Amino acid sequence: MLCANGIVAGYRRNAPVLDGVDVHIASGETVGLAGPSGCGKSTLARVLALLLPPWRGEVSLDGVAITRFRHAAPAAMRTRVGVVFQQPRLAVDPRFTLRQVIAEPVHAAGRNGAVDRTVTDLADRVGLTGDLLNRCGHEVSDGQLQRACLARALAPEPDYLVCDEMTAMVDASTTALLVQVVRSLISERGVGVLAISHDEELLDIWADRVIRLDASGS
Ligand SMILES: Nc1ncnc2c1ncn2[C@@H]1O[C@H](COP(=O)(O)OP(=O)(O)OP(=O)(O)O)[C@@H](O)[C@H]1O
Repeated sequence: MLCANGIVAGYRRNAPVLDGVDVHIASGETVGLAGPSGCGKSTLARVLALLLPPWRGEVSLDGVAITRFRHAAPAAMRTRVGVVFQQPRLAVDPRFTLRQVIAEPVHAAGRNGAVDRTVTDLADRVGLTGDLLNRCGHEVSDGQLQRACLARALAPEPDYLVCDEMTAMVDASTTALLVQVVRSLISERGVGVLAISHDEELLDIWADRVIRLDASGS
């Protein structure tokens, strides 16, 4: 279970964006997160992905508090929560080939012997075929780059995945493919998912249940 309990977080002193937020995601469950623009959905994604330490409250994984480690949480814990952001162009170096983008966490995990096969398997899973893997980020479409970002997030085999407006910049067919890839992980490995979107129709289809933040971040 990935749990956020009583999260208070923000960017400016005395102006919390999140003010006492609780979210619980079980293995194999997809929780949708909706709410008006600016209510703090992406902020909660950053807290859950250990990118932003909360001012108060705790994130725990299977009962083990992981926020107390701050940025120094052991890699084995950090890599259990994968994240895909809204804007793939802000998430990758445009000079990297898609192969390099996907391979980076495989190298980081020290699995150098299996890089080629792992990258090919992940690329197949998200529908990126040979030629595309050798193109740089600036030579592919937003949808193709987002597929690479999802493949990269899956490379460490996370137990939980935070999809922060993952489909906001892509067309309907890529949306369907990305959601299908995430769903297949749930049935194969029981991954738990937080699906953040302003598209409530999509969340109704995608998520098992939907929670809503209000404008005051609670
Ligand atoms: N890095 C930052 N520094 C300062 N303020 C920030 C930062 N990121 C977000 N904010 C502010 O925090 C508030 C919540 O932003 P956040 O991106 O979490 O909302 P959101 O619900 O994801 O919005 P949207 O649906 O528009 O993406 C906003 O007022 C935003 O301006």
